[in-house]
Amino acid sequence: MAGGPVGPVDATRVPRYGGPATFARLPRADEVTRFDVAVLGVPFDTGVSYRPGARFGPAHVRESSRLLRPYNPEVDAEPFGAQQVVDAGDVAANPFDIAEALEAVERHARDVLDTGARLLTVGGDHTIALPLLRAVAARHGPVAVVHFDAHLDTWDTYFGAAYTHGTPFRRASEEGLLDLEASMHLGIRGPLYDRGDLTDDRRLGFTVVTSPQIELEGLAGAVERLRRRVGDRPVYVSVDIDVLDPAFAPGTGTPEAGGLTSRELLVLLREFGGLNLVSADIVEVAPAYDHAQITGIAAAHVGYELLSAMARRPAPPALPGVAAPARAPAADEPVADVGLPS
Ligand SMILES: N=C(N)NCCCC(=O)O
Ligand SMILES: [Zn+2]
Ligand SMILES: [Zn+2]
Repeated sequence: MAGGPVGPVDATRVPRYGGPATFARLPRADEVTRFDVAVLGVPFDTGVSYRPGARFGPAHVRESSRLLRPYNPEVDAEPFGAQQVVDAGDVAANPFDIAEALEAVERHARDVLDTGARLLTVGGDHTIALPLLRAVAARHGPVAVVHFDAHLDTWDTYFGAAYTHGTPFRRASEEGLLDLEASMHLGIRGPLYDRGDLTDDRRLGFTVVTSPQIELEGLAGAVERLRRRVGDRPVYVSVDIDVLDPAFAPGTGTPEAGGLTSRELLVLLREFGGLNLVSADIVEVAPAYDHAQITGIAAAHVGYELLSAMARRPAPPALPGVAAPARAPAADEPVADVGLPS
């Protein structure tokens, strides 16, 4: 782009509490000619098993991201200067039809990935990880999934329903979207339904680093396990904000005591600058239970670290034979409130 990437509105000239709340006050997708990373909202929570409200997550995380600054000293990165990041608006996901909503998410994700850009998706409940992984695997093949969560999310069904926020990674494994040698959960804790949940989870391709393990072995131990498990394979990161302790993320639908601090999570995410990160999501922010934007701000910083990681290393190319031409959304397709550039 001539003159380099268009960054956030300059907070030294325009007060940061004014103007539209795009993520980090970045330009919208239709305000630039090309982009490297799209922040895409998915206001959808029809897949939840307990407290609803994650449909308001994208707007809350955007509003909570106004204070982010251009330079990340922890990793010496300029997440908005080294690459063009845009806010691509929200997917119009049908709240009454989960299958249709998941199709819409996959379609929008493919539209972004087909341009060669990476995705940082902001949910929405965890159900949306499935269509996102379908889109990512269509481009990169089966990927290592590094999943930060209190919950395994590899359960089978809820009330007979297969597509819920507790089941996306079982479906993804069944559909062949995961690298079974390289996927893992971090931050898992709390009561399960049955011992078999853990054996199922292993069979589906995951290893587990629990929250108490991170406390006992320290972050260095978790980092070591992460590096060993993932290596240089294409990796997709899914962050359920409930991986944080409710003290650090009260605004979520299925909170569990004994979680990570936001400091611990941010340290772990800084590792991905050295890994082969293909795309990422942040899910389960439910603002109705938030206070003082605690959860929203944590999620905004999670996004900032993931964008910083992307800035440090370019996106891997599509698998040979996979690169599809960019497709314009059909004229009658309900699209994000700000469109992708044509
Ligand atoms: N993905 C999240 N946040 N929670 C899943 C919990 C499913 C359950 O109610 O057992
Ligand atoms: Zn969870
Ligand atoms: Zn989850």
